Parts: sequence; C-alpha cells; structure tokens
Amino acid sequence: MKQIKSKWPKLFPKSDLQVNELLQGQIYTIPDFFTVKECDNLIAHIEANIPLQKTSGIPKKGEALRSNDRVSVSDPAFADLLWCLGINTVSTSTQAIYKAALPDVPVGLNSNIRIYRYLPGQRFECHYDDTVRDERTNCWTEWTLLIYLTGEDEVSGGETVFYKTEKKKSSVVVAPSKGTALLHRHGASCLLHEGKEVTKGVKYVLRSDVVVN
Ligand SMILES: O=C(O)CCC(=O)C(=O)O
Ligand SMILES: [Fe+2]
Repeated sequence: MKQIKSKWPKLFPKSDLQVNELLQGQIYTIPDFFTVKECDNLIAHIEANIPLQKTSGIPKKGEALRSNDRVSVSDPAFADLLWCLGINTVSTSTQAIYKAALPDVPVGLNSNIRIYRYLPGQRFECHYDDTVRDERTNCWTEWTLLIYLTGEDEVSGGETVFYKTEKKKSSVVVAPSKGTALLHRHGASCLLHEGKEVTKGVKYVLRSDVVVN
C-alpha cells in the first residue's frame, strides 16, 4: 500500500443525509454524500496527483478478475474525514448497520483508501469482500463503503450488482450515481457481488470499509 502525501480538495459535512435501505441489514445507499463539485474536484485531484495502476487482468488464485485501474493508499486523516462527513451518523442512526456486529459497533473507517477507475470494457467480476484488520487501529472491518464519483449521464454500465443467492436468481442493482455512497455488509455475511462492465464513459469509485470495535 502506498503512502501518498496528498492534500485532498475541501469536502463538507452534510447534515441532512438520507439513507435508503435496499436490502435489510445488507445494502444501504446515501445519495448526495458528495456534491457534484466535490466529485469533480476529487477526480481532478486524483488525475493530477495519484497515479493509478493497471490491474494485470489475470487474477491471483482464488481472486476475482478485475480489470479496473486502481490504487490503494494509507491515509488515516482522509479516512477520519470521510467518517466525520456523515458515515458516522448514518452508521449509528441506522439500527441495522449499528447492530450488525454487536457487541461490536461501528467506530470509524479503514485507513486503507482505494481508488478505482473503470474505462469502457473494464469490470470487477463476481466476488465476496473479506473482513480485514485496519492497520492503524487493529479493528476488523464489517461493511464495504463505495462512493461513486461519476454516474448518471457520465457512465453507462458499471452497475454494482448484488446476488441474494449463489445461483444469482435474484439481485439488487445499484447504478453508479454521482456522489452517492453505498454501504454493504461484508466478511462472513457478504453477498456475492460484481461491478458490471462499463460500456461508456468512466466510472470512478472511492472505497474504504467501516471498522467495528
Ligand atoms: O466497483 C464496483 O461497483 C464494485 C467494487 C467492489 O466490489 C469492491 O471494491 O470490492
Ligand atoms: Fe466487492
């Protein structure tokens, strides 16, 4: 993981965040977590300062194929900022999120921040997200946090699709929406999911995880 000294663009807390429950105890979206301007500033910052790496296209044993460009940076201050922008209040005021890992409760975000860029033709095939230990706090992660920096008329395809069973008969489809944050349960309770191929435009995503203690 890279240690990058970077000054992120200004981001402001939102007081009136709405939380949509797409699947109880599993999938939640928070529209307008970032404004359009914040998303555009973040993309400009990433493009100017944070080189993304191409994934090889050949998955390691047991790993899903992903062909997106990505980088993983250790940035505790940015993780704390994202937490304080509203993931903290959403995690504590949404009972199913707060109680998911009792007696442990959400306490912050993983300092490992990942940035993904999907160009047309790129995707992240079906997989499960593992729980990991945050290197700073030693706490385990319980939820994946994805924040879409592009969406709507900028990207076609690129939906994050969750399957309720391994047979993939029933699914929940989340289309990238600019500035929307998505929380989904991971580790032992993770649903099979994938990032569908982008067919037009560029999909940018910020990723961290909610840690519990
Ligand atoms: O980009 C997406 O829609 C999915 C990303 C994902 O599944 C992951 O980061 O584990
Ligand atoms: Fe995933």
